[in-house]
Amino acid sequence: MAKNTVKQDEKFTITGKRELISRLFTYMVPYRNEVTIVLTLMVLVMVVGLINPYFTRQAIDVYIRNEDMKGLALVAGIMAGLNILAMAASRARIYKMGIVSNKIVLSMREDLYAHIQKLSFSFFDSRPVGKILARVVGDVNALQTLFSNSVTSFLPHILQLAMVTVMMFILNYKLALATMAVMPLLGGAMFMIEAKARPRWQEFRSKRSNLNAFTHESFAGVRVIQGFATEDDSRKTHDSMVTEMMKSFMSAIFLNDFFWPLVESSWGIGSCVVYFVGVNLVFAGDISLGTLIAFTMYVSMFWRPVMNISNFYNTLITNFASAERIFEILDINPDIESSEKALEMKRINGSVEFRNVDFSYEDGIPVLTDVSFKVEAGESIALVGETGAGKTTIVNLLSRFYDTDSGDVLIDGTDIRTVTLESLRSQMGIMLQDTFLFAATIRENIRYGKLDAADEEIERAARAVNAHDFIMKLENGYDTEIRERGSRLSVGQRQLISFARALLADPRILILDEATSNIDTQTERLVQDGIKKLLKNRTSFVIAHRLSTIRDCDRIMVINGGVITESGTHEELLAMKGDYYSLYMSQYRFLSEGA
Ligand SMILES: Nc1ncnc2c1ncn2[C@@H]1O[C@H](COP(=O)(O)OP(=O)(O)OP(=O)(O)O)[C@@H](O)[C@H]1O
Repeated sequence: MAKNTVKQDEKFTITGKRELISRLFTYMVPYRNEVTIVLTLMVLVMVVGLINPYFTRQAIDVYIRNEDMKGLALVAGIMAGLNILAMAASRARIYKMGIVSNKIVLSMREDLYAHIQKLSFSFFDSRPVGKILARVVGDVNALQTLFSNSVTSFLPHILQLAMVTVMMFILNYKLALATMAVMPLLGGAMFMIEAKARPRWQEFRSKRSNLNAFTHESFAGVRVIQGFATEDDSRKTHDSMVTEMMKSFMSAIFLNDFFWPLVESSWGIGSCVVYFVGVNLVFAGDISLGTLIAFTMYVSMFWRPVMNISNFYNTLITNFASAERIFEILDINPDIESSEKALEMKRINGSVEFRNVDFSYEDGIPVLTDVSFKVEAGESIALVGETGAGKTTIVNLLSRFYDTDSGDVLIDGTDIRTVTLESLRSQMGIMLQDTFLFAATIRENIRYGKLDAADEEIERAARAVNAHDFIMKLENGYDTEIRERGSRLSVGQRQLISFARALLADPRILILDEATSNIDTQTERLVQDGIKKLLKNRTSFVIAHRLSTIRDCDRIMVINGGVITESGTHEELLAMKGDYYSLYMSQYRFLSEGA
């Protein structure tokens, strides 16, 4: 997947208009009943509008000319009644359409969210989170107007246009043709604007997405920015991105601004042509004055939908880019998914085997080469090696966050590609260095390990990993809100909570990327003790940074340059005087046994 960075515009392709519209249309299909009601209400309003001129002509040519006041009052009464009915229908239509367009956007947002959640790590590697957010939030919002306009403006106005056109031809075909004389010119001009405007709108959305990603990144990293006093630098980057976004917006809107004058002047020119032809026809005795007046009413009824359809077309052009950006994501298939024939993985014992595994994140840059090893169920393995050696990659493959390029990963002798992701991952506990806690209570954060756990189980898990005492000291105990990412807790406390969460999940295989943070000695002791309890009776892979953890593990595997070079106990490996010995001499030797 092509990589994209914060300041880099996303690449885009212009999708066929018809394809895009029909795809957007499919979102309306589930609401066809509601849409039908809306359209029926609109037709009612339209019919009333359409017969108004007929009544007017009747009133002028028949009742006023014959001074028939009774007849005139009757026509006026009927017209008033119908128009009140039309007003009520119009109100109901707006209300109903508001609900439908909101529901459509909601289902699109749900689809997108559910789809993105299934996407593989490689998708998230390929672009900043802020850009994904921009699509889920900003681009979907943009489509709401499009959907509500399409039903309230486009479909009814097309209908209205067709009906008015028929009425005009019935009334007088010469005047009808005169009205339409300017249409080809208007249509041509609009298509030209569209062709130029679409790439500009795409550019604007990309720039806005860049800004979103930058803002997201800089707020997430605000501690680093303030810590290094680089606020000015950040602000300058932000301002220049805002300027770029504004420029791209101005360039796109410049074209769209041509729409209104274009339609209005076509309306004006079209009306002049009608008057010119109409007056000549009246003088020639071809039509009555009432017919001309009635016709001029149709002329404005003809141009109003044209205006609205053009406006909709304008919105469409503006928002095509958003639709393209949403569909682009919906079209990405997860690299990693359960195969159709995948089976449920039964409760595992936890033996693991890597067989001749080759892997690279990016083509041509191998990270693991021909890695093979076997781990017995219940064995604890410390993975050690220089930074960038491939330790995290091994555990990423074991959890099937990525697939191997070649070779197999087996658990209890079963190739992990043949079982469902859910049944595989639900038996694994993964704890990363950067403990992720949600903005919720401590109880809810621990319960994440087992969603149906009772409060007692949660407490038992917390006690087992020594988290209970500090939790009870917080103002609301287990119900204390810990804010986003647990920012109100110390690093050690966050780790203890994540241990409780993992213990509650009771995975058969545990993956622990041990944090190297400097925490006070007392918490450190609690954390070490917590780790020991977690590792007990389960297969575990620890990317170890503490000498104490390394020694507590049953076996140490040394990774160097994407290859496992040594495997054995601390003493055995030291005696070999190989890679582990060098690592020990350069790194671990300086760490006290307790840290
Ligand atoms: N998502 C990724 N996309 C591209 N390359 C990656 C990605 N993740 C890791 N790498 C590269 O793969 C190599 C192995 O990385 P890995 O994270 O497995 O190392 P590690 O041994 O766990 O390092 P550390 O101890 O620093 O965490 C490194 O060269 C790294 O730059």
